[in-house]
Amino acid sequence: MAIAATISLPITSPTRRHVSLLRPSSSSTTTQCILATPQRTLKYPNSRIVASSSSMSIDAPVKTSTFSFLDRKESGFLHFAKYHGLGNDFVLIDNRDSSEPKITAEKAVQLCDRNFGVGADGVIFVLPGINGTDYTMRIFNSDGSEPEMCGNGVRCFAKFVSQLENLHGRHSFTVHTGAGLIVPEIVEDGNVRVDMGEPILKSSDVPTTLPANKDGAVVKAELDVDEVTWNVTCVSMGNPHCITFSNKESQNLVVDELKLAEIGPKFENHKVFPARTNTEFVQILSNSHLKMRVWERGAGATLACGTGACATVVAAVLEGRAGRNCTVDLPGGPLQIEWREEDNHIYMTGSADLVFYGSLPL
Ligand SMILES: N[C@@H](CCC[C@H](N)C(=O)O)C(=O)O
Repeated sequence: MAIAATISLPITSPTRRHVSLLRPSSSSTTTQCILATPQRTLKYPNSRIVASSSSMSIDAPVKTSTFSFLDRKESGFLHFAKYHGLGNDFVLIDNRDSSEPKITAEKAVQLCDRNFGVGADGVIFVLPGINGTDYTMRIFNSDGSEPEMCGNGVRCFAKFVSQLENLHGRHSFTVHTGAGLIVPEIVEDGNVRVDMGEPILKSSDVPTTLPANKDGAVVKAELDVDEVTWNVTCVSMGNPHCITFSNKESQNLVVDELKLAEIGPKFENHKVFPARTNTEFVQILSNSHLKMRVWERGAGATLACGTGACATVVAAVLEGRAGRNCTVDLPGGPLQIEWREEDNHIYMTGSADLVFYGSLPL
């Protein structure tokens, strides 16, 4: 069976850049890719390069527009776009014609594989809206589990929908998610500002079995992981987060020094988190500036986590470590987070960028 993938990169000039590769796979099937990138300088920017194990040739310029790519409907193929929000990357699938995701969780795991697939932290589906919303968002983590929400993902979702629907200028829409109603808005500079709703603090709803305070929240509770006692605050943004700023050895973590790959899984799978957890390790830089590294449930160390940044600011406020308006620096870049007192909602603002379009046989 032939394996074919077509990937094309949008750029701002009217002529699109493409590199096309034809090479036999290990089972002597064919893989075809069309690749281009707005960041990379290609040697032959307007040419089509065809390469195989035995030959490489350069064709005439290819003029596929982004819209014609998104309009592709050939059956038997999965057309997708890859986006990232601060390096937290996703395969986006136009699923507006059906309420059932076009691919299974198992297929999503294959797509997310960085060596044998497209490579991503998750796969996101744009489904028809329910409960009066414009759209529904569902997501599979790279391990195939399905989380309730994804903050960077919903910014990518908003940019993808804008392209699919050919929307321009400032606009917003309503999105049904496992965490309830989420409202992303594309603002003037192209960033996406998202009304992420209210944080959930009640311990049984996070969920965690850690001891709660008189308000039912877990704030600065002690948790033993890897023979160290950590102080943790637990917040759900629809999905569970465990946030730590300190442990018995350090009152303000130096996050670059942490061995994330060693301790991350121990938090994720700790028995006090019945639904597993995302974990944010946070360093306070000032009252309005935080630095965070994340170990994500179902995805491991990622370059950014939007729900995690929101949960972090809530935790910082609850612990009296920062104000309600913060810049959160993640390995992939900054997010602006506001936990607004008036409506108790959290507002997240950040970028979301297209990487390339692609097609795969189903
Ligand atoms: N990276 C995401 C969160 C994705 C879901 C998470 N791994 C979970 O299982 O809860 C974000 O930006 O919020």
